[in-house]
Amino acid sequence: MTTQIKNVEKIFGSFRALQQINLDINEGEFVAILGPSGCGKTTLLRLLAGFDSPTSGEVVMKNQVVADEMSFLPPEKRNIGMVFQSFALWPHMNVRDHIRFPLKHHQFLSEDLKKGMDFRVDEVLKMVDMYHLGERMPSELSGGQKQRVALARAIAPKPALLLMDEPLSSLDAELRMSMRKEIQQLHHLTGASIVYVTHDQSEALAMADKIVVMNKGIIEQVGTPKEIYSSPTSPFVASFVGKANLIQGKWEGTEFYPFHQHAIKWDGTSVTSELRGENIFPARPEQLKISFREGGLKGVITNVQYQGKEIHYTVTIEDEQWVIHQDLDAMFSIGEEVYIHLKESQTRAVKKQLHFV
Ligand SMILES: Nc1ncnc2c1ncn2[C@@H]1O[C@H](COP(=O)(O)OP(=O)(O)OP(=O)(O)O)[C@@H](O)[C@H]1O
Repeated sequence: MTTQIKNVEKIFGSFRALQQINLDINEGEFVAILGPSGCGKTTLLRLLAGFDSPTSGEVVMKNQVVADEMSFLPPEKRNIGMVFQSFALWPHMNVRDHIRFPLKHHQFLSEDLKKGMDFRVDEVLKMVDMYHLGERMPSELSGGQKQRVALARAIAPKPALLLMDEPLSSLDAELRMSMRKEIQQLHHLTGASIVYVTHDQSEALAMADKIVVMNKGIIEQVGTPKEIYSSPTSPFVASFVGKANLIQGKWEGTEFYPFHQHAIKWDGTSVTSELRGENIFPARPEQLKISFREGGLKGVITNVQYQGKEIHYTVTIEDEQWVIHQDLDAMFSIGEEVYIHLKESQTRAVKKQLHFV
């Protein structure tokens, strides 16, 4: 089922929570809505679910307008499943009954599923590895098991569109990583379209086919994880997704002079024209190198964080603070004067201008 969001706006009182949102969710696609707190992710998901209606614009599912300024189809009349951060399990129902419930009440249930409800309950319980715990009550389950039940309940009636609102954020870090894989597997097994709201860029990069980056109620960029990470088209996407240092300077074609320093020239062939237009070079922490070798931008180490396999440095350069990740082969201390270079693969050294290189 293709779902389309066309020119959608949502206004609460005088606050514009969503502006001119246009988005297609294709059949079987895993779409992550990524953005910081308050950017409008949940509001957008609620419009898709039918918990709220747009102020203007329309939501179309399978060629049917399900919401616009005039009409509105409630959640139970949309062929969707939902998974929430809070699990939202019913305390009086055991695991098996949680899965059976939507099978009894979902309006779009196929004839096959209507005839084989018990078979389907067993099938999804096995999919989420909860078959052996079918008789347990929610109070007898761990956080990860509760979220598996919530996932099983959502996929049981085979909805065409699965909406997930930060489904892993109340789990601990290790469990989050393993549940990511389980959600990916469920996506492959069910073939459902998924809209997955998260503020965690690594979750979006790891799982999604398409990432929609939102900021202050607008869509900043839509693209594959690789496009979003490697070719951000706005300073916000570069800093939010790639944690890039937004370095000011002057562009001449595809060459960049950081802080307008003519002795230092960086190759910026991979930088998008949008960022060049803003006189910015987005340098991710791993693209920069700290050394005592002159010829780079001069700075001072102002913070050091040991991370095991690498070290995260904060370097102050002309009143700006850059974050740079280095491996362990060279160590620097707070207060040391250093030089920052773009890594060799990223740059063409300007040998004739820099006699010391
Ligand atoms: N019912 C409402 N009335 C007024 N303002 C609202 C309402 N619902 C949401 N907002 C505002 O709309 C903005 C977007 O909220 P939303 O919950 O969509 O953000 P979010 O990106 O999901 O954030 P988070 O990651 O913190 O959940 C926020 O500024 C919020 O305060």
